[in-house]
Amino acid sequence: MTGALLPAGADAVVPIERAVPNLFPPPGSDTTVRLPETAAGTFVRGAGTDIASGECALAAGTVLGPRQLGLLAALGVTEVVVNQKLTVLLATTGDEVLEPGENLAPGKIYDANNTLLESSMLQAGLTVIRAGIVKDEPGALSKLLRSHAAHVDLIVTSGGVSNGAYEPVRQTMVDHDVEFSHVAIQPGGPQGVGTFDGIPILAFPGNPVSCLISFEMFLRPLLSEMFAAPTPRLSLHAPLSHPLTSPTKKHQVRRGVLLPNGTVRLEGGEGSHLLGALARANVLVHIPEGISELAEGSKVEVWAV
Ligand SMILES: Nc1nc2c(c(=O)[nH]1)N[C@H]1C(S)=C(S)[C@@H](COP(=O)(O)OP(=O)(O)OC[C@H]3O[C@@H](n4cnc5c(N)ncnc54)[C@H](O)[C@@H]3O)O[C@H]1N2
Ligand code: MOO
Repeated sequence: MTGALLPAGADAVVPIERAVPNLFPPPGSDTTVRLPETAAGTFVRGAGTDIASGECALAAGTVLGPRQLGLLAALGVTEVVVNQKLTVLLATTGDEVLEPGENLAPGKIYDANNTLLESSMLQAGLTVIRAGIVKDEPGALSKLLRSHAAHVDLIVTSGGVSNGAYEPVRQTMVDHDVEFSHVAIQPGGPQGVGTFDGIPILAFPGNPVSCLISFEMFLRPLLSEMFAAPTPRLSLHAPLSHPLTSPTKKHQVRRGVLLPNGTVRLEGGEGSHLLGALARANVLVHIPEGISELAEGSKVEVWAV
């Protein structure tokens, strides 16, 4: 019986298949059973061979995924102290942006950003308040943010941060301590960071791939660093399956597919609207600033996504 205690006097287990005869005799029958030579300890699982008494089972700061929760259950632990989830308020801007499912008219586009960011944030262990789409009207963004402000730890917006005549996020933040600048990264260059009524705010660019890369490059690593969750992306170095060029003065984060032969192939072009290629990718590919071209076979850093 797998899992039973060893009877007193026994120090090993022999599977029935190796006994002669190799079937259990009927209970109460008088049968001689011959067993092969068996080393002490064979098929015996000693108490403490996985985790010894007094050993640390899970270090503080460990993300509790299925494997860690399974261990806690196996140890009979039903309660542990955890960090409280941060609550993020998510909003996107633009008169042209519609909720998916609405009737699409010429010049309109469905909101991909709130879904990209909300699902990324949920995966990263955050609580998300999805405030929706803010129209390009003066005061609309402030009103929406203030209506939720009491319940949030962080605000993340997308769109409305570049250099157009009317950029609602940038203009709303004029009266707040928010700095807008252009980071040497593509996509994800235009960025805003600061506080709105004292609440930390990150203002990501509107192009969908840019806003996801902004989350991956700026917010996700910060959460890992500050709260140990989510776990950092697994970083590998893989040879390119083809040559590439890259803007020398910027970090490039391209989308790629890590192939079964261990090489990485870029998926789609540089454009920050290419959501089909993003959906097909299984890695982000980092081409650092200062590099303008790479030959086939050059090793690049990739992050599994
Ligand atoms: N004169 C300049 N124009 C632009 C610059 C620049 O430096 N100077 N930078 C470009 C880059 S790079 C980016 S990225 C964008 C970022 O600007 P915004 O944050 O103001 O983005 P928007 O104009 O609001 O939107 C850009 C693009 O993305 C579409 N969009 C916006 N929100 C959503 C959404 N929720 N779901 C799907 N698509 C969305 C929007 O319709 C635009 O097509 O600025 C460039 N221009
Ligand atoms: O930097 Mo924008 O974020 O490329 O598309």
